[in-house]
Amino acid sequence: MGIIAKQINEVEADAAKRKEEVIHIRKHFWDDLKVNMDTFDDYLETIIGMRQQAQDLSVSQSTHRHSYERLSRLKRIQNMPYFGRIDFTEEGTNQTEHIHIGVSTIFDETNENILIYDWRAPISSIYYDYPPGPAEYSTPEGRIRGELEGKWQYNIRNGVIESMFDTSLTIGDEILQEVLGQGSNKHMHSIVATIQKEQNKIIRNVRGRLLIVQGAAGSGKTSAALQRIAYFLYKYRGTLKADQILLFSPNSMFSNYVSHVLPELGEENMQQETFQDYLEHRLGRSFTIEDPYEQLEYLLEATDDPAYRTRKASIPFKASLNFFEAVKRYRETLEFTGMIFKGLKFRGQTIVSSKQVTDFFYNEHSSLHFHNRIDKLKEWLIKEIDKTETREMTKSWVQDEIELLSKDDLQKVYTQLEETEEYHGGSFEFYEKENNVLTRMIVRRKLKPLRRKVEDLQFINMKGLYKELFDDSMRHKLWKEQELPAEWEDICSSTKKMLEEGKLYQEDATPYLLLKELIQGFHSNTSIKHVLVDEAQDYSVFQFEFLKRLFPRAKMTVLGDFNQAIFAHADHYVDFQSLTGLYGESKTEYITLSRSYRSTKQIIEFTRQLVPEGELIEAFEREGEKPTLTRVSDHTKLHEEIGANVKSLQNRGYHTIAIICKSAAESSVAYDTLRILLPNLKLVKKNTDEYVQGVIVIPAYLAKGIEFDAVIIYDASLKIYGEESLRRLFYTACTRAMHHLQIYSVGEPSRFLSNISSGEWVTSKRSVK
Ligand SMILES: Nc1ncnc2c1ncn2[C@@H]1O[C@H](COP(=O)(O)OP(=O)(O)OP(=O)(O)O)[C@@H](O)[C@H]1O
Repeated sequence: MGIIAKQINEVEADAAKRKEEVIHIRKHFWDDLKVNMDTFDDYLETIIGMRQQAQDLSVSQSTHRHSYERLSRLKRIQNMPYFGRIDFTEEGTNQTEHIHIGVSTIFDETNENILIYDWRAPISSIYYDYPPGPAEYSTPEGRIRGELEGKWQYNIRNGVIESMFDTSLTIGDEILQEVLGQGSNKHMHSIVATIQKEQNKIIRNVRGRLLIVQGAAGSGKTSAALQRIAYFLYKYRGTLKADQILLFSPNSMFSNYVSHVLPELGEENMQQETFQDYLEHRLGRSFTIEDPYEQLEYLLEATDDPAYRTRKASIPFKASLNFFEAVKRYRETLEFTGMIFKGLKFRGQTIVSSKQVTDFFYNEHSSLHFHNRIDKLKEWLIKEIDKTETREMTKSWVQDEIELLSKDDLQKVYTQLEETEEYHGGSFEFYEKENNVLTRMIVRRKLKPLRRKVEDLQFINMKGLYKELFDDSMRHKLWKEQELPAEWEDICSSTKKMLEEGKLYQEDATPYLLLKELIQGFHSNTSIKHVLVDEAQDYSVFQFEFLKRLFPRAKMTVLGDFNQAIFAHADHYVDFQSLTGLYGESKTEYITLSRSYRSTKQIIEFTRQLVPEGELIEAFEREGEKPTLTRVSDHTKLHEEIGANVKSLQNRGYHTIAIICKSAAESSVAYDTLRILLPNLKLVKKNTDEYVQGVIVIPAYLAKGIEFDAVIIYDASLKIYGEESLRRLFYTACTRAMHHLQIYSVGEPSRFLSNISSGEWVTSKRSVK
């Protein structure tokens, strides 16, 4: 610690000196420069001098930035310079090295020897991967083997070693216990001091093109994803920048929640985006797009009428592999017939009719590939617009418009002509030319929107083409009868109706965009090198196919949990098997995380009974109280109980308490009554940007990915959670609890609770401590 303090003093002095240097150069930039432009040589000398000064300034600025960054790194680690130590004897030597591991590398005063190794350094992997005994790690030069003699973990606070553990068998269960036992915070924290072996595999895996992680709720998927980003930034430093990494997150509150991890590790944040943002960006101008939460809310709250049943059948169907294949087949059939084009019109007159466009597309250049034919078509249409331009210039409407031109426009043209030497104002020739220029300007201006339409391929009637997918004429061409849901006809008519109204259902948005790209050519972003998709169980095959094409140069990491697949398209059993097809088996790696860290052992033993194969989920040994089910007779009692319970939880020191409801509608009703009892209560809505601490009411689907000290399930009655399809939503809600889980039920509890063995929880009729 003394060395770090000393280094801080030195770097502080150096940074101050550099800063002064920069200020000095800026202040006296012109003083030291002789500006003389008399002769060409003087001019050259002045330019060279200026360049020299600018170069000096830039060097000073970069040295200052460097010292400043070093200073912030030293200050950041000053309180906890390292958290682990390994003693390692490399094969072929008999010298045991004592390796301290921390958040960043620290050199000694000579700047030659490493005092503390960065947790991402190759040798540090031994710390996470091996118990004492033979151990090895990879370096760019190959595998290094040796003997791990011992392993320790330190608990250092404010620069003072508070405790130290010999963690020969597992990494710091004691420290992990302590970390996990702490209260939740406004933001997620880094886990580098206690990364577990299976998590380390995810963080350091660089082999495949696609890494798929299936992990139980709370198993550290998001944490592993973020430390993986930090690992990439270390391993590929020099070639990879933070803005070349993109994390797809479920919503902006989640983005905010995870935004502190990388800065805590001394790295810049990656880019974050939601899939919905992307859809809005691409289709938002043509349609009003329903967002995924609106879709879910509709399904959670709508009554069981025919429209609801149609929608419920339509959503999983439109996200299915069958539909995906059908869209691709449909695009192939368009090679030969079926394209729908819009004709071009100018001032009410047809330039090219839609039939002429269709004929050109199918009859001219028919040997070319589909996209080349589209290009040819575009060229032809542009030529037709050129011809129209020439024709229109002689028309009388143009002269009428010239009369109406503003003074500014006329002045612009006049100046333009004056600047061209061959014209001399005042001559007859000049006026003639002036009129020509004005004529062209008017016609071009008027034709500009049409040209843009052609450039943007808007002459392809995309809406019509997508609608055609749902036309009766396509039924036998695209689908085998048994593939279609019973509600197919209703699905077709409701989809067409929405499109006509300029609206896109959430389930149509990606298929629509995919069809558009299959026809018009794919947009791609080649600058992104890594894409990470969190909560991946909520993405359909369409969306993954899309991401693959959108980021052709990127490696992909996909993290999710089937048991938390809450969106309606995941109505049936979901797995990530279909993803293997994206890049092929040889380029795909698959890792499973089965141990859950978020919740106490008692909460996990309870929640894992809510889902199939839950017995595979392991609990981390952290003791707490058993979850409680309290059955109350009515809502008045419910609110009284919750009010009293929240106060008691606050008295016990819990900072984040979430009252989780099934939907936004239920949340808003609960909030309206509960806020009278709990004045500081906050309601979280889908557009809430910041993860708010304190007591909140939140719909289960928005709580996904985040966690709370205590969770109160507002009403787990059979009436609210009656349908089997809500099981995963219910599981997701319960697994948000870190230390305390309290479930209420107004009347008979949901069947989800009936299979849970009585030893795992406490039931009470209406009692709260
Ligand atoms: N190795 C670890 N050391 C310390 N804390 C950990 C570790 N792994 C996970 N955690 C903690 O467990 C909690 C859950 O982690 P995280 O949110 O990453 O899990 P998840 O798998 O993404 O969960 P979910 O699927 O439920 O959203 C977080 O508080 C995280 O800090």
